[in-house]
Amino acid sequence: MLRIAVPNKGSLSVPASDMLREAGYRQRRDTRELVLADPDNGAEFFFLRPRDVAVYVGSGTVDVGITGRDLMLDSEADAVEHLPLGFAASTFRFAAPAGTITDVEQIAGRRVASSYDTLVRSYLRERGIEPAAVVHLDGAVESSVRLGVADVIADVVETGTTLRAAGLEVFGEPILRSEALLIRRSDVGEPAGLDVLTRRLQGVITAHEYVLMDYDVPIELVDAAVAVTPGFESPTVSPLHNGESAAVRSMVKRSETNRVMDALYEVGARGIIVTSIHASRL
Ligand SMILES: Nc1ncnc2c1ncn2[C@@H]1O[C@H](COP(=O)(O)OP(=O)(O)OP(=O)(O)O)[C@@H](O)[C@H]1O
Ligand SMILES: O=P(O)(O)OC[C@H]1O[C@H](OP(=O)(O)OP(=O)(O)O)[C@H](O)[C@@H]1O
Ligand SMILES: [Mg+2]
Repeated sequence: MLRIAVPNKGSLSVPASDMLREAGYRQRRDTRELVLADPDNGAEFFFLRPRDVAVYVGSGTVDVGITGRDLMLDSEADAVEHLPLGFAASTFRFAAPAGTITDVEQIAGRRVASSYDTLVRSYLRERGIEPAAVVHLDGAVESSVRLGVADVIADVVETGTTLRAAGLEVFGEPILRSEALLIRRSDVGEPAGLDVLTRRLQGVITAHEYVLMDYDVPIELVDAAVAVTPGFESPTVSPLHNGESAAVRSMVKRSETNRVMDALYEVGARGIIVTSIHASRL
């Protein structure tokens, strides 16, 4: 039975469970459930605090887990990335009141507040920058400067709305780019059943990331059209009954759907139809 840790709260919790459900696994109905067995799929789920997921994985008490790259690195757990999951994308950045600090070097002698203080300490240490203090806060870090416990913050930034509302501005390069990951323990072989979980999750990612595109095109234009939609391996090309055209089916990145349809139309394709992919195994 593969033991899988899943965040029980916070921004990772719902998308992580949704993804597992889409991959065919049972997920809890009640947010107070802590453990859920799914014997039909050879899996057992443990709902844990997002911050603790990497700690359990690193200690070997669960086989794999879903967490953020930032949380995994901050925990310093004995865990490695196994598969990026493509949600909860964010950057982890320094910020300060607009116009006060413009360079990471200027953090020297100043107080930095963060929920990811281990990450911050090691980032500054590697650059030989000595802050006056690194203050650990559990959340709402953006308020710490206004409330006088820090001069600088290091926090998760997605749209920047929270920073702006607090009168803060980012400076320096992002400390890291984070997203949700499936993680496993480092330095041990892959646990039994991880290959199936991985393929299932990859199938969900592909189904979200790609669409199926069908179109008709005159036979002499098939090569030009296929150059626009090369697909993963090679598109399916079937002859139409009229003997003059072919029907083509190919996978296309969802984000490029309209650009590709425009290009196909230009080439001479017609009857272009786009369908969502319900599930996939490549
Ligand atoms: N606005 C956001 N956009 C994208 N990812 C985010 C955002 N906020 C937090 N995350 C990611 O979620 C993870 C943090 O998990 P956590 O449970 O602390 O989320 P949270 O929403 O901050 O929850 P909490 O309410 O407990 O503070 C990190 O990997 C972080 O990068
Ligand atoms: O750039 P934005 O789109 O504004 O998103 C970033 C904010 O989202 C998260 O906060 P959360 O709501 O989890 O509150 P927290 O500070 O209590 O963790 C994160 O900690 C930032 O504060
Ligand atoms: Mg938070």
